[in-house]
Amino acid sequence: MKGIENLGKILGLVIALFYFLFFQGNETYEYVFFVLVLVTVGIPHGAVDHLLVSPHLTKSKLISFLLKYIGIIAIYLIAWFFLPQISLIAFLIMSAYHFGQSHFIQSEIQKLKKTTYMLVGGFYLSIILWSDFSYTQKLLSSLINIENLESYGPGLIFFTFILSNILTAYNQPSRASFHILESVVLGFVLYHLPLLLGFIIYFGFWHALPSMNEEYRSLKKFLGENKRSNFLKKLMPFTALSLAGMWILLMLFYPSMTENELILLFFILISLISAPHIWFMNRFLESKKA
Ligand SMILES: CC1=C(/C=C/C(C)=C/C=C/C(C)=C/C=O)C(C)(C)CCC1
Repeated sequence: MKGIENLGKILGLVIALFYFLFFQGNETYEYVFFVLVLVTVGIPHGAVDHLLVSPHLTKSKLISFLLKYIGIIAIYLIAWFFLPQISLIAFLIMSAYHFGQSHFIQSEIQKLKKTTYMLVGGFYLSIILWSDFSYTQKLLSSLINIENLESYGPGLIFFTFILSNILTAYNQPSRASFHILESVVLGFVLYHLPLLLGFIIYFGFWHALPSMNEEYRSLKKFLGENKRSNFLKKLMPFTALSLAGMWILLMLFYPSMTENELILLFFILISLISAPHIWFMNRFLESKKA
């Protein structure tokens, strides 16, 4: 099913191309694709974490999984309340690692694995956040003032670009030119897109879809006859639960918050469900390679 990943990446580039050609500055275009990609691949890719622990979960194992999952969410929620800035930094570090990891789902990194993940994910994340810095700054303004970080962007992007490519080339010499080309082309596209569209294209098609594809590959033998439709059915419950939960919370705060505050709240909610997901996904991906 490598085909679906490539198809997703082409679709991501086509969405970007249409934006550049016909929809520059059109917020409706940005929001429509943000929601579409989030609902179809973004959220679902984290909805079978319980099955990655074990495809045939007993009731007691499911309960213990849920307790751990909810426990991590609860601790992180408390952290957001009392240490919001540290929680934000932790979110960005976890995300860089997690995003970088998904570039190497089907290949192995031998040397400086975690550093490579961090640098690859850090490169794409810094392009996304710094290329539309004034909007990133606005979204974060109720939490932290990042005004004086703007000038660090080009250096950070350059540093992570060079080092991530050196490390990937060192680990995978035969794929070096592919990684360099990908980081130049995708980096260029993300740099010219507005924040939310750049984020969702990268998140959906370079992270969520490849991760979901890997989940499908590893669960395939337990999915009976109609593998694809059974897999989709398995994605449904936790996808619906997460979307409904986020929707209710956003609606609850809607009357008292500005648009930017609601978007930030949305990302904080994403961070809460991402923290346990990143933990379980890391265990799943790394144990598969061991
Ligand atoms: C785009 C964006 C942000 C970062 C979002 C990140 C880092 C999301 C990570 C999601 C993950 C890791 C999902 C897991 O599967 C900020 C800085 C919060 C606010 C400005 C807009």
